[in-house]
Amino acid sequence: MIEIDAISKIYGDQNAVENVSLTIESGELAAIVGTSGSGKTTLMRMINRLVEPSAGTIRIDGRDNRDLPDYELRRGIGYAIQGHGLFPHRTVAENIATVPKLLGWDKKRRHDRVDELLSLFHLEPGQYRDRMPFELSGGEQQRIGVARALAAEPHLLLMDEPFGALDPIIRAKAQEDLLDIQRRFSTTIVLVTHDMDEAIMLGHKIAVMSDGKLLQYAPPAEIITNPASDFVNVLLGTGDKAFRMLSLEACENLVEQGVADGNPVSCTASLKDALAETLWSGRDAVPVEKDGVVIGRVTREALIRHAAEPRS
Ligand SMILES: Nc1ncnc2c1ncn2[C@@H]1O[C@H](COP(=O)(O)OP(=O)(O)OP(=O)(O)O)[C@@H](O)[C@H]1O
Repeated sequence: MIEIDAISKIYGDQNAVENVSLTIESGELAAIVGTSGSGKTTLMRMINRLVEPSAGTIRIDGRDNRDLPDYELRRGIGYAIQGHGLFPHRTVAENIATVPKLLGWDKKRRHDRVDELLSLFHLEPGQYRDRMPFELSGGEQQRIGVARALAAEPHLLLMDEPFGALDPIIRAKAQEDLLDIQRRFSTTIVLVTHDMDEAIMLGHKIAVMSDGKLLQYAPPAEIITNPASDFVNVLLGTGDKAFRMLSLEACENLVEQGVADGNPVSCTASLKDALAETLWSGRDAVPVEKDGVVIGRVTREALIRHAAEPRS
């Protein structure tokens, strides 16, 4: 069990995480969702003390994490990040066996564990164990990254957008694999994601963050039926009918005159993608381009209005 008690992290004059309290039960998966810069990663990294809190306490199975030795935090807690962070000059097997080796597992036990994990992730051990990371596809590298985080059978696994770079088909497969592992080993998992659909699919509980604050922490069904604020409702929208409608229409249907900062979206991108872009990048509007030329903008307000009344 992880008990996060009134935790804050201040950088300069900015509250990256502000007075967050929540409890993650053993064997449960908690998904932390929120827009870019809302404090998700900072919150998660305070669990294994990659980030030191400015105030508050985190207890892991009843023990203050400041009393846990570094090796226990780093080796006892699995950690998987987007972009996987594999060691480029080590083979797949060596990468996966990194922590078991540090823990002094003998060769046979390491070998068996590597093969077990490769099989679990549907990678034929004979074909994959001696490959180098550059000889793998992005999706395979990502799965090896998660396998490495699981290698020493951690009770606790921290995952920061581990499936972010995967295409939708591989991503769905990786999500199923994770659920399977979670059920099989009763691993407690904290997963940071931008994607509310992913949080709903995987989370026993979802923590919704905005501007460093925890807006709601509840099971998916409660978040859906009883969102704590309009903001949670908007984040939730990605799964519902109005947003599915948005996903069927292109940006050029809603483009208007005017300027907007930042990277443009294509006029052929869906309205749903444009809305996601405004939300995740924290912009009120995004430029729209056609054949490399900016032809106007779409605003978040217009997108939300359109989502509410798609046929207006
Ligand atoms: N080391 C740091 N020094 C100063 N500010 C930081 C540092 N790390 C994070 N921040 C700031 O704290 C806020 C929260 O960052 P954090 O990475 O936790 O957000 P996030 O929700 O994980 O965002 P994203 O989804 O974009 O990764 C941001 O405004 C960020 O700029």
